[in-house]
Amino acid sequence: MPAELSPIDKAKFVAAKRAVEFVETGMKLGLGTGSTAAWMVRCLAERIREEGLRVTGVPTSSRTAELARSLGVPIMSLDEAKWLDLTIDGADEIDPNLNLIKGGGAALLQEKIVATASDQMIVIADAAKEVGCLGAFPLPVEVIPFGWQTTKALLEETLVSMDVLNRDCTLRMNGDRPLLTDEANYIVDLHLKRIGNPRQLALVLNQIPGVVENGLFIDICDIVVIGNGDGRVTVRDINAGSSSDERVEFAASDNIFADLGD
Ligand SMILES: O=C[C@H](O)[C@H](O)[C@H](O)COP(=O)(O)O
Repeated sequence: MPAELSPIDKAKFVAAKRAVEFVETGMKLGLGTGSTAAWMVRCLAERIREEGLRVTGVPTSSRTAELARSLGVPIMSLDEAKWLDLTIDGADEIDPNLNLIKGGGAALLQEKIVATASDQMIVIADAAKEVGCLGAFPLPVEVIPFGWQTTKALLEETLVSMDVLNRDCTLRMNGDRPLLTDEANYIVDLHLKRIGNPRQLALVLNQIPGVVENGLFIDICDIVVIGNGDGRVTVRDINAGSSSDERVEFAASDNIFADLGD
């Protein structure tokens, strides 16, 4: 492990390394998106190289597809795979019921489709992502570009009708243009601060014409692996009702850092 890795990257690395231990040969895997999921792809590539693990991945974004290809992780489309054994992905917030906010990297739509098409979803994260209540992280909502201002106004009206106190909604930008998702849609971020009833909000948001999907993942995540910069990880399984504290070695071959450059 290079000395220059920050504590946060070490935390993401150990969470990813532990989660990849759940992978068995022959599995079809959903490959998440984001900086934590990128560590998972690197750890997976290392097991493929070192142990001859045989797996096929379904990437949840063009970025993850590119990384997987560059590291020699075999990939296929979801339509080819049809159903997956396991998805491993990051998250922006995780509550005590393992409900999530996702989409900080604008990949929530493919991520939700892939995770929902999996027998199991494991979320990997550093400890800062654990919260008592979702909502401090702005909730991403993917909307189609046609009539997006009307959709945004409807979103705001809906939040008023739900008595949500903070309902500031902003279009996510990429420089001076709206950010485009892999599906060529826009993202509206809802700055809610606190989401009292995430289940209800997730259902209501998806009823609004123009909304494609929202970043609330309710009852989708089965296991969370939380990493810390000193190598400690906590594995929490919501179905088994279990939680275990473990330690993961930082050791990895130098190959694992190949795509990071110098
Ligand atoms: O759209 C992006 C995804 O939902 C990411 O998994 C999420 O934003 C977490 O990303 P990171 O691991 O970079 O914090």
